[in-house]
Amino acid sequence: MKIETKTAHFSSPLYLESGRILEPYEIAYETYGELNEEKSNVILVCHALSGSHHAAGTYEGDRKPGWWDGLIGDGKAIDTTRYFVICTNVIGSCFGSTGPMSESYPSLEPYRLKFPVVTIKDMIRAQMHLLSDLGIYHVRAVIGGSMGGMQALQFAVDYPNFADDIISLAATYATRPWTIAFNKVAVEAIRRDPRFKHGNYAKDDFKEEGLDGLAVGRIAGHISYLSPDSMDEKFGRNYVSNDGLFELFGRYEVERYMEYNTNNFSTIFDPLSYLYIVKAINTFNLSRGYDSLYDAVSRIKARVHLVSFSSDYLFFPSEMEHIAKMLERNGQEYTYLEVESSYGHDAFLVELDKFDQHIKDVLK
Ligand SMILES: CC(=O)SCCNC(=O)CCNC(=O)[C@H](O)C(C)(C)COP(=O)(O)OP(=O)(O)OC[C@H]1O[C@@H](n2cnc3c(N)ncnc32)[C@H](O)[C@@H]1OP(=O)(O)O
Ligand SMILES: N[C@@H](CCO)C(=O)O
Repeated sequence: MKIETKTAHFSSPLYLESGRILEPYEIAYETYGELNEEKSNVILVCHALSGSHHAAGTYEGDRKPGWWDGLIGDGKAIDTTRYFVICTNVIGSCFGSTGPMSESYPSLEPYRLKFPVVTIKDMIRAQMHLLSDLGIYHVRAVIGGSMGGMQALQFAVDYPNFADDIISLAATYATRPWTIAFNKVAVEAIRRDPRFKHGNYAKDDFKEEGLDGLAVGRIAGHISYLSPDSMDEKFGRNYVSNDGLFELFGRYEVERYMEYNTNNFSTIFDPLSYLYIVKAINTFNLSRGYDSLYDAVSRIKARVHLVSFSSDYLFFPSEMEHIAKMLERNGQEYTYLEVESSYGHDAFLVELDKFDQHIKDVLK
């Protein structure tokens, strides 16, 4: 599969929920498969907090493929022999779309903390502009997990005629204080790190040695993506063989794992983008702008498919069930699947074999 990142430039204003305007702005995206003549075979894939538009295929020289490569490709659940798949990098992120370290106009200086707060609604409005630009006004499906699942639900409510099917995995109808509290660890750790310099760091300050605050904050995040059982299975109480048990900083395997993953992460992800995207997740509330959640949900015309994971401690299955109950009460078309898994929240990225057939069935 040939992969190419494209960037769309917009000189028209993006009106944000906050009342502020983003202008101009760019959206980085990738596509897989072929668009048919009627433009009726489009599937929009939405990424989560730290994801990007690179959802499938492997770049030359890369060790790993895109984050949902197991699901997207020829003959896979999101079959690129049938569908034209689009995945965009959300605004606010750091992988090519306009974000806090992008040049602001007319100064050409990075926005930094002057970047406006963006919301899930803003992220999807930007994607609608891209799709209109491509001459696509209706899609077969929108699918995403975690923050991607929030976007899918927001598409369903804000643009009722846009998609035939909405598939939302490991998400919620409104971010609960439990999740906001996990995010708070990252926010405070980043803000209080002297190398963050109130957002006035240089672009490549963290390429070699990531920001400690982001690495530490990400530990809290990473814990919330796993589960007690998956940690038992992955690490047990194993101790790193060369570390002494009675050395103060000797490590259990789980500690080494957290260090490795979060230190790596802090060299890849921009701290300001992390703050802005976490803010978008925290402010997610499907009912904002409507009379109630019930009012918001009753606008939906698409078939809605909700997938939760039994061990998700970030967005609990009961939260997806709550949406399902509203759809049921309203006589709307929906399916609800709770996948049995011990992995935790990130099962939507890892245990694809547990739900890929379901996605295939939905898209049939
Ligand atoms: C959602 C989106 O849109 S995309 C964002 C996806 N990325 C993330 O979420 C970033 C956080 N990463 C993760 O949560 C996980 O790595 C996942 C979900 C991507 C993959 O999970 P798994 O397939 O279960 O991989 P696992 O967590 O076991 O391994 C991750 C890394 O830790 C390493 N590792 C595993 N065990 C240990 C250990 N005991 N000590 C140190 N390192 C370890 C692995 O070798 C692997 O290294 P690599 O990334 O260099 O290959
Ligand atoms: N682990 C995923 C999901 C978080 O919600 C990410 O970092 O994007």
